[in-house]
Amino acid sequence: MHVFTTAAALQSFVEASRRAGRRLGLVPTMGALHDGHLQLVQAAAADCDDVVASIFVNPTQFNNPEDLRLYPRLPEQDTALLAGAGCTALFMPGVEEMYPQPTVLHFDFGPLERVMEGAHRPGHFNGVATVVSKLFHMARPHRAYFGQKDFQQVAIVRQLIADLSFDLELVVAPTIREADGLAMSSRNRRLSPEARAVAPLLHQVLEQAASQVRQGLAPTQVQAGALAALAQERQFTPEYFEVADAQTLQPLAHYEAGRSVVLCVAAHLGGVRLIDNIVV
Ligand SMILES: Nc1ncnc2c1ncn2[C@@H]1O[C@H](COP(=O)(O)OP(=O)(O)OP(=O)(O)O)[C@@H](O)[C@H]1O
Ligand SMILES: CC(C)(CO)[C@@H](O)C(=O)[O-]
Ligand code: BAL
Repeated sequence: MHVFTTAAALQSFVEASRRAGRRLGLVPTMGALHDGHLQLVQAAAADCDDVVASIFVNPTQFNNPEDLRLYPRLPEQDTALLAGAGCTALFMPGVEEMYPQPTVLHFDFGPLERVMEGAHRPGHFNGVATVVSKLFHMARPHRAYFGQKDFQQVAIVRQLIADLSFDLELVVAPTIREADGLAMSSRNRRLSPEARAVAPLLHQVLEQAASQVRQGLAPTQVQAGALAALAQERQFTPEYFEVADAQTLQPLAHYEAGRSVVLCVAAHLGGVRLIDNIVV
């Protein structure tokens, strides 16, 4: 596996790969890898001739400086995991390389970003769209792999690809969970044993709410029930629980036949902010 720290080195690898007629997959990450990331790499390796994974803790998408400071960083361990999962090139740039000058780009995704993560993390999707656009330009993938765990991010990236005519296919992989249902996340490493013990409640509440949606319980009642269930565990501070249209991500007042519903949750647990979702 090649390891590149500069865009120029990555680009010459990518150009050689393309000239040889090889298909290239890109897996963008922020590192501290787990099985959720590795399934993306494995899926890319199954579909593509070359797999570029990126590890970059992107400062422009963090609205909370403490979250950025404490974000887990495990470059040696990550490098070994990627090599074992079929990655052919790892791009691990520093902040200077990705942002040689302060970025002034401004994206507006309209209603898609005015809800949930976009509403609660000001500037977050601007930073995501900026770095993802740069990675797409640098790696020029035929396919890019993202996880459903970040449901709204997938919707934003889909819109970005369409609006900027990126010539690539978006591949979305399902959320990989721990045995007790907790969605794998790099931030789980920061949970204390006490917090980790109650963390699966997030997924349990989603499952319970999903069954209420299937039974036709009104969205506002599903939302209120889920928030109350989370608040019962004193270690949890719920931030939002939304019953939304899975395409537009707008909160639903009532269900419409033939349209999927997504339930999305964000909650703080012992100083760590967790998100999860389920499509009904
Ligand atoms: N449990 C998971 N299952 C499937 N895909 C995942 C999972 N966790 C992360 N991903 C995907 O991996 C890619 C990189 O995500 P990222 O590096 O932010 O990891 P993360 O575990 O989501 O970290 P955190 O949520 O703590 O920032 C994203 O496309 C994300 O959706
Ligand atoms: C897509 C991404 C790597 C951009 O920094 C990040 O938002 C993530 O890890 O999901
Ligand atoms: N996994 C999404 C990246 C973030 O939380 O900033």
